Amino acid sequence: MTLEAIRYGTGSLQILNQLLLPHQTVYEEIRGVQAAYEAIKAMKVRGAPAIAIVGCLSLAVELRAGAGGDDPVTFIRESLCHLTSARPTAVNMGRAARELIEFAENESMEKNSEQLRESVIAWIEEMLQRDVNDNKKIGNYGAQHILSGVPRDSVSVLTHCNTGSLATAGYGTALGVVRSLHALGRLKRVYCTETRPYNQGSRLTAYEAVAEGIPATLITDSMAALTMREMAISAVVVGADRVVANGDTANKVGTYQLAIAAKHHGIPFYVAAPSTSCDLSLESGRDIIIEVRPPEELTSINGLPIAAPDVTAHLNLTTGAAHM
Ligand SMILES: CSC[C@@H](O)[C@@H](O)C(=O)COP(=O)(O)O
Repeated sequence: MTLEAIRYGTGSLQILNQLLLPHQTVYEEIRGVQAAYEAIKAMKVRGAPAIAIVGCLSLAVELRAGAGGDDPVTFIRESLCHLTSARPTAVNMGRAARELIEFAENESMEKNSEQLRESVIAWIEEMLQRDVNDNKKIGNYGAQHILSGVPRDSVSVLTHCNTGSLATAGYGTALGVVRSLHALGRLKRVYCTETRPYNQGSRLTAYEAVAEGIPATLITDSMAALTMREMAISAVVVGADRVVANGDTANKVGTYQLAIAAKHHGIPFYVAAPSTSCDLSLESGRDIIIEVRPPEELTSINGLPIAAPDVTAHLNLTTGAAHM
């Protein structure tokens, strides 16, 4: 069974509300750009590739209904800029926005508004299929590469956050590598960190693993270094929100300490990401905007307080510049 985070048919878009997983499976209708912006901001849909795909598909839904009238390029530009501001670190949305705006501007030189809408919709619809194909290749290359260091044995790997079907159009990036290892019969076990504070590991990665019969063990974030030392981990594989020109990578908070612990234990550390997560316009990770979320997301779970009232809390949701 493959989990579907995004359901799209001509003129209609639904997302699986990931805040309710794993206890409830609820698909929500996304009728346009503002609904997608709100769903992305609230993290009902998350994961850098899925954010970009849902954002762009919400635009396709509105264009299909004739949005933008006689000036679709202005509508497209404004919508994409708004969507890009919802989650600033993950670059896939910003990158898709830049490419799509340029495409629409070029198309507008030769096509009328209706034709332009059609070609922009077709561009967006291709994103879905491209993402699944890219992920399968990442999974395959990643698995082959890890196995090249261990010719016969099964391997155990450690991963962080959720980078699977739920974070992409399907299959996943880092979790795609895990899936491929499992499909080859060479995965002994994947260790998934719970990934505080949103628990994408315990709620989402564990859910995907259980649904597909992938041998998985959930660990707390604080157990990662010990697990590396004790459990014969062959590789740590994570996803990326943004990879810049010098290789610095921003990803879910906690990734930085995993990279340091992996280095300490001599374990290869891999970032599995599509080219849509690369941002060569920035030279160093120090230039990446790091997403800071409201402290309440740290001091409470589902509205239930779990910290001393009035304590000062700070929540970076992505790791800062880390050369990994
Ligand atoms: C294929 S998902 C890549 C990254 O976006 C992923 O590693 C990640 O950290 C997701 O974080 P999230 O905050 O849940 O959007």
